[in-house]
Amino acid sequence: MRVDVITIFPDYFAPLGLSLVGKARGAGVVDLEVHDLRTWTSDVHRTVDDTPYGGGPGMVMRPEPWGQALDAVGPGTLIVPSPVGKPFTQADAYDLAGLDHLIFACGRYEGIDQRVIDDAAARMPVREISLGDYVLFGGEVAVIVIMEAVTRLLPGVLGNASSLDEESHSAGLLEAPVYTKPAAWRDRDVPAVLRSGDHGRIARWRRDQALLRTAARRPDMMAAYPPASLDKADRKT
Ligand SMILES: NC(=S)c1ccno1
Repeated sequence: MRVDVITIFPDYFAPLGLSLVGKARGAGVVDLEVHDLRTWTSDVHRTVDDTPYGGGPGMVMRPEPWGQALDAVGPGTLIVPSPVGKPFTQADAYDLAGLDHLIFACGRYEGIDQRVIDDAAARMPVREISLGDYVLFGGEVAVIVIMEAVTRLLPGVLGNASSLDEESHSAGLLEAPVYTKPAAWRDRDVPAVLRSGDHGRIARWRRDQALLRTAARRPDMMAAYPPASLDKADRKT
C-alpha cells in the first residue's frame, strides 16, 4: 500500500516510524511519504491560508497549494479527516486496508477551501472521515489513528492474524474481558472457566461476555447485531 500524507506539520508523523506501522514500512507492506504542503506555495512567506469569504473567525486553507499537491501525488483515494466527515468504523478500516493508494489531506485552521475537495472528487474517490464528534487542531492526529487502524489489518503486520477474528468490532460485538497470570491477584481470581481447558465452554463464555458487554455499553451495536457484513457461517447466534 502506497500512502501519501500532505500536511504543514510533517514532524507530526515521526510516530508512524515506530511500532507496527514502522514494522509495516520496514517490511515494504506500507510505502509512506509525508509531504509539506508549503512545498507547493510560491510566495516568499509560503502562505497556505487566507481570510474566509463571508467573514467569520479564523483562516481557511488556500486552494492553490492543495490543488498542486494533489496533482503531484494523486490519483489515489483522498481521505480528509474532518469533524464533518462520516464516522470512522472498523468496517471502514477494512475497506481502506484493501486499497492500493491512500492520500491523506491534513486540514488546519477552519478547514480547507471546499473547492479542493470538489475538484479532487472529479478525479479520484474522496472520503471525509470523522473520528468522533469533537474538533482537533488539525487532521494530523486523526491520520495517525487511521493509519494504525488500517495498517494492523494488512497481511503480515500482526504476528498472529487470528487475533483480528475476536477483537472488538470485528464481528459486531465488543470483545470479552481478557486475563493472564497470576490466577489470583489482590483477592481477585481469573474466571474458572478460562482455566478449565474446555475450549467449547470457554468459547461460549467469551461469547456471552461479549454480548453482555455490548448490551451494557453499546446498545446501538446491539440493535444492529448481527451486522449484515457477517456471513451466515460466522453468525454464532
Ligand atoms: N473529528 C475529527 S476527525 C477532526 C479532524 C479535525 N478536527 O476534528
